Amino acid sequence: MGARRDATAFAGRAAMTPSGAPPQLVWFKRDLRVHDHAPLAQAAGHGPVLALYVYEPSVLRAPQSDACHLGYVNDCLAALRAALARRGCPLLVLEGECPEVLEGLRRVHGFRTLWSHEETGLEVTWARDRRVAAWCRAQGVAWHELPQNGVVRRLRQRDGWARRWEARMAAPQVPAPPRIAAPAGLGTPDEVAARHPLRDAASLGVAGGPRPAAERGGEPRAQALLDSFLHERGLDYRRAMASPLDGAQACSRLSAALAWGAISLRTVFQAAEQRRAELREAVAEGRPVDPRWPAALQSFGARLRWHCHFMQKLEDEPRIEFEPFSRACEGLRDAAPDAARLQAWCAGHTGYPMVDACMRALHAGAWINFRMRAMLVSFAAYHLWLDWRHFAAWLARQFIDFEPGIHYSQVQMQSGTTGINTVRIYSPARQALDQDPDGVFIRRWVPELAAVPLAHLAEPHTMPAALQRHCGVHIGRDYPAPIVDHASAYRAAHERFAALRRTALARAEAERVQQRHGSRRSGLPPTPRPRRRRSGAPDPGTQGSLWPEENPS
Ligand SMILES: Cc1cc2nc3c(=O)[nH]c(=O)nc-3n(C[C@H](O)[C@H](O)[C@H](O)COP(=O)(O)OP(=O)(O)OC[C@H]3O[C@@H](n4cnc5c(N)ncnc54)[C@H](O)[C@@H]3O)c2cc1C
Repeated sequence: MGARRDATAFAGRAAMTPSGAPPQLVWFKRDLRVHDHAPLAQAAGHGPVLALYVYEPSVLRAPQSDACHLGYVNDCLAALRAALARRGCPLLVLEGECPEVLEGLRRVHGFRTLWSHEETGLEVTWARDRRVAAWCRAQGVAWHELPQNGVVRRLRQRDGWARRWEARMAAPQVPAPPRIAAPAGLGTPDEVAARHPLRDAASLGVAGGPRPAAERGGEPRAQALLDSFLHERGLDYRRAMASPLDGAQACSRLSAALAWGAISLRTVFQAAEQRRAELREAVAEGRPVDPRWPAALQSFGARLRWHCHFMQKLEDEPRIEFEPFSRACEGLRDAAPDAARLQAWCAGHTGYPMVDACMRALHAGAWINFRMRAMLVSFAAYHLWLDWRHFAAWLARQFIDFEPGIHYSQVQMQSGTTGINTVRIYSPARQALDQDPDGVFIRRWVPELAAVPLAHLAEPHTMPAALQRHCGVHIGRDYPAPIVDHASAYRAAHERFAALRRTALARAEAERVQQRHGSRRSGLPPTPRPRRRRSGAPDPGTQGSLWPEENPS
């Protein structure tokens, strides 16, 4: 499975036609907005627009799909429908597989031009795109697929990638068309909405139950999140981002909006740059500026670069959905999962309160901060020695912001299978002490431990029997004993990786992976070690050891 190529390359070219000619079909996928949406703007400039979203069974029933994703998408579709309707254009929402849905529309509406964004998705959507491209070729439909972020299709090598990213982010945003003509005979936006209502998970056969605490979607909501982050919530971003409690407020919470395209990365980047410029101006004029703001915005900007940097890996090497980056890591862990361990981890019953609290918080809200995601995966991969393929799809379902390129890259990075990153094994007890020093988070999500004294909350199994009796929490009865011993699991994992690193295949693979995916930063060694803090935990700014804080080229 090589790099993705331009699925549209052979799709044929229909003549650009003035308004009144066959409609231009705009296929919305993970780009559910009207602002900074180049395919929509281009299409609207060429003629009446047939705006389409498709509920695709093969995608919705993929093992990574969850009702929380659909709920978010439906919020976005409702907002998109309203925004298009204000401009005079209905949104068709159909169910079926592409290209069959497209063929049905072509027969009725005779469109000859298809507009969409490029998608860096799972194999299921990439295979679908190949089928659509073949159909376009056969029907003489011109498919214009435009980039929607900093991911570069058909990238030959990583040198210069950062410059391209900067150029794309600096390009002017595409204004939403003020009016969008619709094909004659389609009906009013309200009539079309009544004919094609949004569908819920049960009716579409999508797995997963309701998550009342999950983020709500839609373009206006995304814009509001951006504003509140840049002007209020983000002040303490650098300090708070590692905490599951404070991070929920101080992080931007824009990941779902970016993943489903309710806002463009360029809009976010330019708003952050604008805010940075305002702060610089204030400083220059001698007005008071809290020094935490510039630092926060600098770290935020780095993460926007990481967003595409990680997606680019899946774009370049789609096999990482199924195989380790480093082929030397194949067979490192058992082919069949230890079902009891996997089940305990998924359910939040490992006997490690910080792991269990994070997992249960994730079940409820479909979001948790980066550090805790990394700890969860580290625990599954190192302590429980589970192969990432046994839990990556399940974990994708838990994240409302599931973005395939980031997810698979991160899951592998935190499992040690990239072959180039430092093996980083988080101590759940240390994370509890550092990130939840008052035990508020653990007590909230693991209520069976509410009566455990703070001194023992991170490791309740260390309570003497008399104390267990006194507080009424019996380890092994009311809360599980630790599923594995941290110290010995930690040692065993390090030894296995040290042995692996000494093999010729591991060294050759490290070289190959570095060439293909590593950051480029002249003067730096290929795998800079993360800065360590006193606590032994990596600095929040260096989570991607290959991707230095402010320059993930
Ligand atoms: C195992 C694992 C799986 C992950 N899966 C996803 C995923 O499916 N989708 C996703 O968007 N993020 C994922 N992340 C990265 C990160 O945890 C989330 O982007 C972040 O927690 C989202 O919260 P936020 O929007 O408040 O982030 P902020 O800290 O406000 O960051 C702003 C934006 O930068 C991007 N970003 C931040 N951190 C990272 C990172 N480490 N790598 C790449 N981009 C980043 C995101 O788009 C994010 O919305 C994963 C991390 C791990 C360890």
